[in-house]
Amino acid sequence: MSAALSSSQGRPNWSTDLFSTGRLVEMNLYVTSRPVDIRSMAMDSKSVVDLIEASSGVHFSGFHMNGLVEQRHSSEVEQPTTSATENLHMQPFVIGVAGGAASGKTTVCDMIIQQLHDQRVVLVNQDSFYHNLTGEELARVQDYNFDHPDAFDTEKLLASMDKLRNGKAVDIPKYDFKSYKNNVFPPRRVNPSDVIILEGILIFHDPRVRELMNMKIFVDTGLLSLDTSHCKISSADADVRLARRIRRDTVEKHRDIGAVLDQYSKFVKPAFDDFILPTKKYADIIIPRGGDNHVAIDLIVQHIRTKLGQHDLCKIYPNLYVIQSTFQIRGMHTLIRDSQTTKHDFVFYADRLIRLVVEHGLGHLPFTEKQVLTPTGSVYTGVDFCKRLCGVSVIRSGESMENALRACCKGIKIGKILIHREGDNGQQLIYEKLPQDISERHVLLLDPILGTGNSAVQAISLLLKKGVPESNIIFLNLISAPQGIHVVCKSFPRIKIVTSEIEIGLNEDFRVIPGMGEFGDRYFGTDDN
Ligand SMILES: Nc1nc2c(ncn2[C@@H]2O[C@H](COP(=O)(O)OP(=O)(O)OP(=O)(O)O)[C@@H](O)[C@H]2O)c(=O)[nH]1
Ligand SMILES: O=P(O)(O)OC[C@H]1O[C@H](OP(=O)(O)OP(=O)(O)O)[C@H](O)[C@@H]1O
Ligand SMILES: O=c1cc[nH]c(=O)[nH]1
Repeated sequence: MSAALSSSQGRPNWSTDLFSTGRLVEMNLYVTSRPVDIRSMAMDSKSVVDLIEASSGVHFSGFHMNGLVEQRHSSEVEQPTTSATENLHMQPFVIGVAGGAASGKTTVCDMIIQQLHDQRVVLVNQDSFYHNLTGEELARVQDYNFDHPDAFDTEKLLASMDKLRNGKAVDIPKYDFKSYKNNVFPPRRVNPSDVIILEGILIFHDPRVRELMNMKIFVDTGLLSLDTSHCKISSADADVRLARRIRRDTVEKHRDIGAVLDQYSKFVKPAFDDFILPTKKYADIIIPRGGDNHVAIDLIVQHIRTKLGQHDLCKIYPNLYVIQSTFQIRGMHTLIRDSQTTKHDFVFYADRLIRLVVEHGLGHLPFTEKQVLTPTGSVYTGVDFCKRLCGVSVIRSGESMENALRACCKGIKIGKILIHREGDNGQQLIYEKLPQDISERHVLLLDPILGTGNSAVQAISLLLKKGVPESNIIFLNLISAPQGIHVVCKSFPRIKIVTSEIEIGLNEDFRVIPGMGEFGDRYFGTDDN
């Protein structure tokens, strides 16, 4: 694998695009980010395919990247299917809520659920997955460590989550804290939902469970020590949790106070220090004061709402932008996708859409503040356009986007790349002519179709080789297949993709479906019709 390939392993840190750390401190909400760079991991293209397949659920065959070809046969992996991408569409937003016992996790979860009232939300408690105690363990229940990771049937939890994520209902046991059994009450039928909240003291302990989560919240009770890097906790936190625990266990669970205190010093406190607190580092967000922290909960709910309103792939890849659809935009898509549309109309409506994508893409360039004096003598505070940019079109279809870019950016330089597709045998770079100082520019990469992502990977790899920083590239296209999005976003997590619609998938000929056929032929009039 070439050194150009980088990706963040597992799920991206969703919260960091919404919150800036500086503001969070003021709001008592702490955000951590842990990008994992796989550039240093010597990976071949097969490993990359495996990584992408594992995280996306989409299988690739005949996958090519950076000139390396790894042919994967249908006997090894499934052909790309629409059902794989449809499944991806249904993926729920999974929130993990961890924290010490009696830290306020339930309150936080309840508040999130209440505030998301018009969403389908289910709460899954780690408690439901306590192992049934054996007779021997029951006889010496005071010696049983309910705060140890081994107390939970994590395999069962994973199996239940797998079903829910695949759109199937599951029966989740109801644990009886009096009899220490999970089969006293009938199980709870949980239906697949938009949001799943996984709550429990050790819900961040197993990496496989953490991997399922799109957002990880750690609830702290008391005043948080400023030294969050070392996860130091003030004694106030432990005191509050102990006081709450005593009240809850004696009043609600009718337990003897002596037994509660015994269990606390023998198991609860050491397990907090040894197993729970060390998982705080995995949290995206740390909420001090638990359910009392309304600001933090409001922000979390806002963030979840934003993510739920987006296409599922935008939830996974924060740098993927789909322009806001309107009936006008749907109408333009309807026309350009219709196989009966004349060449004249195809070009007209494709141009209209391209212009929208280009304008949207320009909106992602950095800007500086600028004040001007209006004819009324007033000051208008606005912005100055970003300087030092250029376009790069992928010949030939990408050239259809040049006019729109020129119409928006007077005198913009436009480079060209020609990539030749050799059947199913990989992409080859044939020609390139780029501005000499391209490494100092923001690059708007133009190609109306993102299919397998092979062409885009070739084009982006070339730009990186020329010294363009990944974060300076904005890839503009009209339609994107999920397979291409996965490949590009996983390989180049810092580039931005702006598209007008995300497609269902690819057919067996690697053409986008529903798609619009051969874009270049239809736009430039070289098709048979
Ligand atoms: N509509 C729009 N125009 C922009 C934006 N950013 C830059 N432009 C315009 O694009 C044009 C080209 O950008 P420049 O940075 O001036 O040109 P350049 O490519 O650096 O050219 P040289 O000075 O020859 O190196 C200018 O007219 C900019 O005002 C934008 O975000 N939106
Ligand atoms: O993501 P991929 O699977 O690589 O497919 C996308 C490529 O296919 C199209 O070009 P095409 O090869 O049809 O050539 P053309 O533009 O010359 O018609 C499109 O313009 C992209 O460059
Ligand atoms: O569907 C597709 C895929 C690649 N290129 C196209 O023009 N159409």
